[in-house]
Amino acid sequence: MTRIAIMGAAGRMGKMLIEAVNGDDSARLTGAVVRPDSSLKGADAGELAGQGRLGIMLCGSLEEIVDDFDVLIDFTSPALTLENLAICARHGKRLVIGTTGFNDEQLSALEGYASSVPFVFAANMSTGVNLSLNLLATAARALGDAGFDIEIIEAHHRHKVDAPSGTALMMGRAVAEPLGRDLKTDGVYQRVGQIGPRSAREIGFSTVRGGDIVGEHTVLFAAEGERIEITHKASSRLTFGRGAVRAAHWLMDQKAGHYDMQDVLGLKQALSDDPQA
Ligand SMILES: NC(=O)C1=CN([C@@H]2O[C@H](COP(=O)(O)OP(=O)(O)OC[C@H]3O[C@@H](n4cnc5c(N)ncnc54)[C@H](OP(=O)(O)O)[C@@H]3O)[C@@H](O)[C@H]2O)C=CC1
Ligand SMILES: O=C(O)C1=N[C@H](C(=O)O)C[C@H](O)C1
Repeated sequence: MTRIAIMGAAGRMGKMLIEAVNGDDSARLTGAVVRPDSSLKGADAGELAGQGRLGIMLCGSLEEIVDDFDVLIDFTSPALTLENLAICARHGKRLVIGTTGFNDEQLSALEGYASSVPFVFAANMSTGVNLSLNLLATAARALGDAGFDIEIIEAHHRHKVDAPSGTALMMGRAVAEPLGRDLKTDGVYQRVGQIGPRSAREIGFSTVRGGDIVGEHTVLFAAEGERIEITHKASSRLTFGRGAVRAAHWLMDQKAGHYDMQDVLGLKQALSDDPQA
């Protein structure tokens, strides 16, 4: 039985994570954390997530419940996730991190915990997106230097605060790496005015925000006369929640290190078996 605590339990993903843990016979919700000043403190986590009473009270601090869980699942904000990594490092806990929007400095701080904390960090916990990374690398290898321009288009709900999405950036790296390109120099995040013709190397990102879109990503390989589009559409956040719970179980057998969802799903092995790789 994996004992799981959820950080940011009142958030869109927080509630989905409570549902995902509750729906998994091998997992048990043993903690749920909201803001220290939240009016929800003391309420039942299951009731908050529409799961009925689970007997787990929402609390305002991770330190309060740190002895009660094996794995913390954290889909919140970069600053809070880094604070939680520090607490988990001190108490020998594992983490599944779904938070996106880290800057370079925050990413290197996160990396610093790889020697002391077993954690899975992935901008997207769905099986489909993680499989598509392999498809994208294969397509990029075949097409990227053969006259195909690469563009990435992502769409999300109106509440999303970071752009481009973590998934779009992850897909960008999946196509850039096999082509020897770097998103720092080849990524184009904005086009406006007299921008001139497109260069062959650039990887363009376009962001759509509106309504309740759960998460849609398309990588477009466009040549003269034809184009290929690889698209993933998430229709329920439960997909991310179930992926995170799967990662939590997997982490129970891992030593300290920074892992991703491709490790959890065994897709790195599949990639290295690819004769094209
Ligand atoms: N990896 C994946 O598969 C997925 C990742 N995500 C990512 O997960 C993150 C959360 O998304 P979402 O659930 O939609 O966002 P929400 O804003 O709905 O949820 C975030 C939660 O974290 C809490 N929180 C944030 N900062 C703090 C803080 N400093 N102290 C205490 N609580 C804090 C918020 O509290 P409050 O409401 O009080 O502000 C909120 O409850 C985003 O980075 C998103 O991109 C989302 C879906 C899938
Ligand atoms: O904020 C979201 O909602 C999502 N964020 C993740 C991202 O930034 O890629 C994953 C998913 O697309 C939903």
